Amino acid sequence: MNNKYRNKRNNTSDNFFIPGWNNSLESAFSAYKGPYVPGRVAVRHKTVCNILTEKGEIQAAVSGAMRRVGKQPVVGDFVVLLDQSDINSYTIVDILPRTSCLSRGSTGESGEEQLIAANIDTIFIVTAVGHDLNLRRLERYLTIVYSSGARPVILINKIDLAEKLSDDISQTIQQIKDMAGDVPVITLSALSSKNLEKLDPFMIPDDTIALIGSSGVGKSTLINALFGNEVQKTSGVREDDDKGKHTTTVRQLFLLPNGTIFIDNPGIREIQLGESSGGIDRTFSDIAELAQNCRFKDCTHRNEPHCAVMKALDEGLITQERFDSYHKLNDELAFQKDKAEIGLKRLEKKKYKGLAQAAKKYRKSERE
Ligand SMILES: Nc1nc2c(ncn2[C@@H]2O[C@H](COP(=O)(O)OP(=O)(O)OP(=O)(O)O)[C@@H](O)[C@H]2O)c(=O)[nH]1
Ligand SMILES: [Zn+2]
Repeated sequence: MNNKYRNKRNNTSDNFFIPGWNNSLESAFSAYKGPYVPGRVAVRHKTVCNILTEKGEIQAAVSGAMRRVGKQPVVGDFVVLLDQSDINSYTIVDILPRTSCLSRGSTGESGEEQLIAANIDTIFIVTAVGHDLNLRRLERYLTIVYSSGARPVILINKIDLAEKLSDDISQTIQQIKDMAGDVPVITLSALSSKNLEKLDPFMIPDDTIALIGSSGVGKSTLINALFGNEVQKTSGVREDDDKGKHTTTVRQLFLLPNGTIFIDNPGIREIQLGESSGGIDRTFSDIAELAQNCRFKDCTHRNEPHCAVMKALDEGLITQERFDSYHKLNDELAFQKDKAEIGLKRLEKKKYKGLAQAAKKYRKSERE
């Protein structure tokens, strides 16, 4: 069932639909009987979300029950809303199953991993000719994308700066292609629109795309080039913020005319390596494969005897840089995991302290 069909079924205006809605979401949603409607989170504020529904864009808060179990919707989520539009109120009561989940390493005190966005099909990892062109950085981003469940595509932007590709740059691009394996690597210029059409195969209607990459590599320029206008600048909408003041917010989920959906927000732009290690083995599939021949199942490939990875390093089958990068990312993940555990323990302690204080208060009130 496509969006259009859904609109017709619900006999609502053709202008409003839920970007990315599909059959499996429809069947997940069919479990809800009663005054419920589906929607997709376009912007997440502190206490409310902007949600695209078949009735247009609405704002809704998360239900108390969801908050108590720590369920928090993020941009891109498909949600179930309790529709009380007669009193001008919508409440998010559930999140429909996610197909992918982009998260960043813990930054909060609790040490828990923070979700940033959900249901992204393809992630453009954007880098640019110049100082950003770096294999190690790309391995990092690939690890993040693989652990999110989205499909990675590497874009090397600002190729106009290297019209006559120096040997250095061609060599680096070749190294990136070798490293990337099956991942498409596309060189382009967002500024001059060169090779922009090479992105066409990824612009699939109803698919959701996000861009990650360092500051200044040209993510906004690329989005503007694809949309043919300054979408990020012009689509700001004025609305009430949580404190009831008027602020200008920038749209974070927007659509190409063919129905491809883009998600762009600060959280995605500032992404760091998360704690999921699944992505490392896919980014370093060569090392993962070699590791199967290590003598010890739990070989750390540092100083164990009969380590196939160190042997490959000695034989020059993998470079020292890649070997070091692999260890560095693993160490970082281990560090973040430790931090998360310490954070959780601290949180437990805090909860316990709260309970102990409450008990003390209670005993005191009993005595009085
Ligand atoms: N020469 C050249 N310059 C480009 C190209 N794409 C972007 N730029 C320039 O690079 C600068 C940064 O581009 P942005 O699009 O703002 O970069 P960004 O990745 O969105 O940066 P953040 O918003 O900080 O994440 C701008 O001055 C752009 O004009 C390109 O293909 N070629
Ligand atoms: Zn080993």
